Amino acid sequence: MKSHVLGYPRVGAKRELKKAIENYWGKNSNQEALELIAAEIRKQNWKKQQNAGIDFIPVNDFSFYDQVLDTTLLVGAVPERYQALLNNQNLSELDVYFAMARGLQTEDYDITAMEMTKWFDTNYHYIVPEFVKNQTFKNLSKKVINEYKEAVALGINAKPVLISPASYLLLGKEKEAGFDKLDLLDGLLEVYKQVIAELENLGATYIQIDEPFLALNLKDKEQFTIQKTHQFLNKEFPNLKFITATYFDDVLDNLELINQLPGAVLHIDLTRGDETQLLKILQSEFKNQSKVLSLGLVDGRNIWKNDFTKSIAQINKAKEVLGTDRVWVASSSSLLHVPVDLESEEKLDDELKSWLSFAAQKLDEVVLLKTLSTHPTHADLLAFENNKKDIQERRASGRIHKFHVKNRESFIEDKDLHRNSAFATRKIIQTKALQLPLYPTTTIGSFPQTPEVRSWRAKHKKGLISNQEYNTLLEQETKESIEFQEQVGLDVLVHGEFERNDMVEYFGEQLEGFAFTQFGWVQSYGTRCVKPPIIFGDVERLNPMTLEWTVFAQSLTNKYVKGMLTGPVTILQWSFVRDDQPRKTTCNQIALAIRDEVVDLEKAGIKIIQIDEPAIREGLPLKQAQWNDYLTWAVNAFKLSASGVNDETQIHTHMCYSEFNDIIKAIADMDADVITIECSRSQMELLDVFAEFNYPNEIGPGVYDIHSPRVPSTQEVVDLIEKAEKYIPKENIWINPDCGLKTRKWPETKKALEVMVNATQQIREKVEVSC
Ligand SMILES: CN1c2c(nc(N)[nH]c2=O)NC[C@@H]1CNc1ccc(C(=O)N[C@@H](CCC(=O)N[C@@H](CCC(=O)N[C@@H](CCC(=O)O)C(=O)O)C(=O)O)C(=O)O)cc1
Ligand SMILES: N[C@@H](CCS)C(=O)O
Ligand SMILES: [Zn+2]
Repeated sequence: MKSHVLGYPRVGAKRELKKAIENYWGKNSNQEALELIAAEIRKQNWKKQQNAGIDFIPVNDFSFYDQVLDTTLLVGAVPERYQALLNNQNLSELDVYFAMARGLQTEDYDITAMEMTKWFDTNYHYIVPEFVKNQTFKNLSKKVINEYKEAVALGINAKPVLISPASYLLLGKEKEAGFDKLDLLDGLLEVYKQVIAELENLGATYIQIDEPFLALNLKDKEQFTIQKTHQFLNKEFPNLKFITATYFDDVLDNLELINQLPGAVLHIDLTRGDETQLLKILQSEFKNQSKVLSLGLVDGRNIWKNDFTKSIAQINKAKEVLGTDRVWVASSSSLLHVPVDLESEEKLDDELKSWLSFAAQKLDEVVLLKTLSTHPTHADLLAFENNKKDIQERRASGRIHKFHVKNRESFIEDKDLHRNSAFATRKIIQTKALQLPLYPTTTIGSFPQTPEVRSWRAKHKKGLISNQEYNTLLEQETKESIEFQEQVGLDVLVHGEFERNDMVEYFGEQLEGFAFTQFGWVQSYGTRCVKPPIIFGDVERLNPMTLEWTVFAQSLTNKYVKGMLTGPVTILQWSFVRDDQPRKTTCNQIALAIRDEVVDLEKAGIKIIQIDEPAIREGLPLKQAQWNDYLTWAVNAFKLSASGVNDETQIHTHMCYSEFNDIIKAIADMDADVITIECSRSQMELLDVFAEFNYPNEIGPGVYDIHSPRVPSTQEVVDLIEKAEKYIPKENIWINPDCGLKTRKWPETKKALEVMVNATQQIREKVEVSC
């Protein structure tokens, strides 16, 4: 029996990599300094795993931005618009890599970034490969080779990790019509052959080939592509042992295919999907083969301590059928999605800590599960006893269960999920009550989180400034933002969210049943990280969470200030969620807390309230058969949070990073009076489905991209609004940016909003003339 993990977090325990990369971007350091820090992080990660006793240690799981973008460089799939950069002597391969991730705007270049999208159902984002009809591949980057050599030189039993050619193609996008990306496989396989041959020459024995699509529903051609990939690799390299790694769901839909695949090891995720997965694999043809089964028992997506009793029972089942040598113990997926080290946390109490396990602790769990299933020492057995005790104590803890919260959740009725009147009636009432102009202008909520604002919060947290000083500074910032919004001429204002560290963590910090960490950083995209709160118990709102700031902002202006809340599904999706009750129940508890906040905002005179749900699509299960069930409870949770108010109160929702084609009915069922969406990059094409569906409620299609500092021209925005008018009746159109402005700087924000308001004014004038 062997142990391994599929990947390890690369941000560093204190986000050292983030800081080093941002210093490099800011020209405060050079590539050599950045490479040194990166090498040190890799070394520490490998040594940590080696010291823990992990048998096969992943290499090439490190990345300066994203592992899919690394693969794009590996196979030389650099889109045409960056080709000139590769020939520029002043730019290194790393600079081109960062340009692909972030775009490049200098005196000489103005090149857009590659698209970024969600990595399956996680909060991690990858850079989408772009393919053209005459796409060619050639090995460009030596990253995996160099990192393999580096690991071997440090005495590490290195297991190179590569994204499978099949999954790589499936993750990408055809950028022109007339071909099928899967037909590019042969060319790609040749590059992999060259790279893997080099790894074999250097002494690699096991190679992990990530094939996450095996956990999804696959079409015939997709299955064929996967099959061809593995047949090719195993035929070309008969002496190498390939680990086919799947994760994030069960593989039962593809079991027949899996059993036909060659390879030394199959890795499955046993923390997600159908609970009968293991049994079904053990009963299948798999048992008659010689392949090893790697059991993904230690959760790579959540932070709860592993229940050893349960895991050992599963290991024993596998051992009974396959024998000890054909069973490995592993993390369910890469540990990229969990924080680095629980030991760094100084403020979590001991009881809570005894329930948790971060990446470093998960290494010990993997190793312990192996030793407990083979030759346990006295210390191992003692650790097992402690584990049983911790699991038992968590189950029984009085901190988790609140009868009145459970009771309230269990009495949710259908009437709680509906506004008093249908949208058509509400629209008449709200139009009369709010008296907004045609094409009302607004923003999505956050204004720039400047280094000063963040530093005030840091000082406040450290006790270096008092509550009063901190609040005064934030009040001043809010006041300036209201003044700016009035002066630029926006119709519906926001307070700016300056008091929030993150749109989820902020709520987690104020709700009962949540815990939050000091250093629990998880990479979201590039150098951007989040600290997902931990939902450990029944969720309850003891006090209003946003009321003071909203009411304060409203007191500064006669215009409407939108109340700004994060929705229940997004709070659930972007937190570490308790595993002892259905997600639906936890989501409803959060929805009730948000509902109370919505009602309090209304009582305090706030007329427009936005409940952000950017993660509703991301929460879709990977298998389509489960979509309906999820969408029903997710939409109901949103409606529960939104329906406690009178018809006059206008409820907005906001979604970014979403495609709506296959979920438009659910979006309409949410019945928000106004939905604002990210639209500018798709040049309003996202609206197609809203038009086709005859979406009845109001829509604010984003009219400029907030992910770039670029200020749009007035004409560009006018053109986009006119395009939107082709899809939506003008009485239903709102004008707003794609998303919040927290990652932007003030100068570009001010200019862009000025442009947005001017463009709207031009459109209004045209309408007046035509009337
Ligand atoms: C909309 N998005 C979000 C997602 N998930 C969320 N949970 N939140 C989101 O907003 N998923 C999809 C997208 C992803 N987008 C983003 C966008 C931006 C960020 C981001 O900017 N992250 C920041 C961290 C934000 C934060 O929590 N800041 C804290 C300060 C933390 C800090 O720097 N502390 C210092 C200590 C300072 C000191 O002591 O001097 C430290 O720890 O070293 C705050 O404002 O208080 C980032 O920096 O990455 C993320 C996702
Ligand atoms: N209200 C949030 C939504 C982000 S998706 C913001 O403006 O940042
Ligand atoms: Zn957004």
